[in-house]
Amino acid sequence: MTASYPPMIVMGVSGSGKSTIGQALAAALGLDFIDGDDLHPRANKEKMAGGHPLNDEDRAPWLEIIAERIGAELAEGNPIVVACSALKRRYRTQLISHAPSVVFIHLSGQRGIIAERQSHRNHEYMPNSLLDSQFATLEPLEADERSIVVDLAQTPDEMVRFVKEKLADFTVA
Ligand SMILES: Nc1ncnc2c1ncn2[C@@H]1O[C@H](COP(=O)(O)OP(=O)(O)O)[C@@H](O)[C@H]1O
Ligand SMILES: O=C(O)[C@H](O)[C@@H](O)[C@H](O)[C@H](O)COP(=O)(O)O
Repeated sequence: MTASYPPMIVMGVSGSGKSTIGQALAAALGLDFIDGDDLHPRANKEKMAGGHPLNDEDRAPWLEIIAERIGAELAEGNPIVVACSALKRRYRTQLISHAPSVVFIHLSGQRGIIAERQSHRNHEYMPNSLLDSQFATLEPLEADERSIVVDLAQTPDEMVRFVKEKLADFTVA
């Protein structure tokens, strides 16, 4: 029998490992992966590249694109794994508006570990200087949100294994 999974949003601040872990998780589960970074309107990318953090108005249309995509894929029987920062509670409410069964997977950990990893990567548009504003904006998951918190200090393999175990606790849409 093929296992069924809920849609998943791998969330966290810039550099927390969303793209890396999201891809690995999707591959391990046999699901499609979408990187929210690729769905930003051009103006958002330009703003971040210029060293300015996005505000609520900037993020709203981007979040809607992602929410609609998750819902459309699920309606086709295709739960997907999406990488998206999902920093505020209200963003997460918008993100699950087309698919309430979404499970958030928060890659959580110390700023120092993330800053060190960021120093070794080249991002298309995101400067490392925005990490502080990402942490300042982040609202932790609340008890009523369908979610798994993962320690980002682990290796990708360890993180994927942990999530796979925890997923057994969640119902599917
Ligand atoms: N668990 C991990 N252990 C070591 N390095 C990691 C881990 N997860 C991600 N990285 C590295 O950290 C950097 C940021 O990861 P990335 O997936 O781009 O994060 P995000 O998508 O959240 O911005 C990349 O260079 C990536 O290779
Ligand atoms: O909501 C935001 O402020 C952005 O989405 C931001 O959180 C995201 O991190 C950028 O798209 C950079 O991409 P990385 O997350 O891959 O660094």
